[in-house]
Amino acid sequence: MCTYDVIKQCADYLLDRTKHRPKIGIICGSGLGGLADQLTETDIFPYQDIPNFPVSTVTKFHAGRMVIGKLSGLEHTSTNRMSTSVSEIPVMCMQGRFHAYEGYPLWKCAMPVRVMKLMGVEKLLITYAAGGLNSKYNAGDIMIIKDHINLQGFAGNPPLQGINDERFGPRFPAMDNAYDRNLRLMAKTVASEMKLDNIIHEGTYIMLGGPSFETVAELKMLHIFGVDAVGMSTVQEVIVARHCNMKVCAFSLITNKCITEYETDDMVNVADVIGIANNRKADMQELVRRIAIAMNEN
Ligand SMILES: O=P(O)(O)O[C@H]1O[C@H](CO)[C@@H](O)[C@H]1O
Ligand SMILES: Nc1nc2[nH]cnc2c(=O)[nH]1
Repeated sequence: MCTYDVIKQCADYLLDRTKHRPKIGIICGSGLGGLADQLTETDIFPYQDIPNFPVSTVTKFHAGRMVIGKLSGLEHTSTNRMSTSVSEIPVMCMQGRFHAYEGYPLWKCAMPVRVMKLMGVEKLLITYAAGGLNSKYNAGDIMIIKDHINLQGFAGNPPLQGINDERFGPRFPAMDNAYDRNLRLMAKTVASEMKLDNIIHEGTYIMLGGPSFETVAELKMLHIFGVDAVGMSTVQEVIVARHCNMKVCAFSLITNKCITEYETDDMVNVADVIGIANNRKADMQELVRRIAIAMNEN
């Protein structure tokens, strides 16, 4: 486990080298790191330069940099959302995350969330690529997570394993409303304003260890569990964020339909995942940008 002091060292390293004091953190999923490139007045920290920080090994999809800067957009200055002004808010973006299949324990995958917390971040926006198991979902759709299934926790491998440090949060944190109700509502409103209603869903996410994609039998089982989207990340970040009382909003980009029939030659492959991420990244980035600005108001 990383001690409080080690996490604080990382946070202090970043705070000493940036003038920004972000209250919003963003974790960019596979192929979705472009949002960080839209920030201005950036301070950029390759993960390998941050003391005790993990490093990205899937660098083709995850640049492996912490980008701290200003995000600009229209801010609604009245409660009826009629009057707007241009605003700039400080955010910190992880341009790339860590996965269990890279060999990292779950607490280490989620350790950057605690670094964000000690830097003053209060709200976390998460994006990631996932397979659509719900038969109504198509490649290119977006799912707001309503709830997750912590399968690793079922198996005795939770991200909060080990001695609890109360300075982060309680030994037994609740996971009700893990995906903040108000933020979900706001996300749906913003998606409607962007005329994305036909591709937006709300559903249940499950994280599997990967890196192999699922078998048909596994997907049939997950369908019975009520899972709508399947991925290889996010759940540990959310649990660690909720443990330290951050508010969370998370979006899947559905990069492929999960294959639940044997009689087909279709196969999931990572090139399709990245291809769809590239096709949809402009919408996804705009959605996250607008939600971050709206989150700053609320
Ligand atoms: O969850 P993110 O980081 O977006 O990555 C997703 O994309 C990769 C390939 O499918 C897997 O790592 C999967 O979890
Ligand atoms: N586990 C898993 N992760 C994904 N990431 C993108 N697509 C998928 C998928 O079908 N399964």
